[in-house]
Amino acid sequence: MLTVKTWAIHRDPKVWDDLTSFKPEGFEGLMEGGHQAYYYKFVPFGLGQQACPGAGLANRVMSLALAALIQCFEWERISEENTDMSEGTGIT
Ligand code: HEM
Repeated sequence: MLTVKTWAIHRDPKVWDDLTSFKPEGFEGLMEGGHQAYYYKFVPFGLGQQACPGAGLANRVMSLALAALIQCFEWERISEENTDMSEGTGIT
C-alpha cells in the first residue's frame, strides 16, 4: 500500500512560507494551473485510490455552508484572547 504524507507536504518550507502564521492569502492562486497543480501542493482530501470521493461535493458546498453559518447566527468572541490554534492530539 502506498500512503501519501500529507502532513509533510503541508509543512514543506520549500512550498509554504511562514508555516505557523495565520495567512489566508497564502492560499490565493492555489487553483491556478488546474486540478493537478492544486493537488500536489495542498491535499486536504488525500491522493490516489484512497482519496476522498466527496471532494467534488465538499468543494462545491463549502462556501455555501460557511455563508449560511455566518448569516444565520450572531457570532461573538468568547474572550479578547486569541484562540490557541496550535496542534494537538485527538480526532477531528
Ligand atoms: C471538507 C470536507 C472533506 C474533507 C477535508 C475530506 C477529507 C478526506 C480525507 C483526508 C480522506 C482520507 C483520504 C486518504 O485516506 O488518503 C477522506 C476519505 C473519505 N471521504 Fe472525505 N472529506 C471531506 C468531505 C467528504 C464528503 C462530503 C464525503 C461524502 C459525501 C466524503 C466521503 C469520504 C469517504 C467515503 C472516504 C473514504 C474513502 C476510502 O477510504 O476509499 N468526504 N476524506
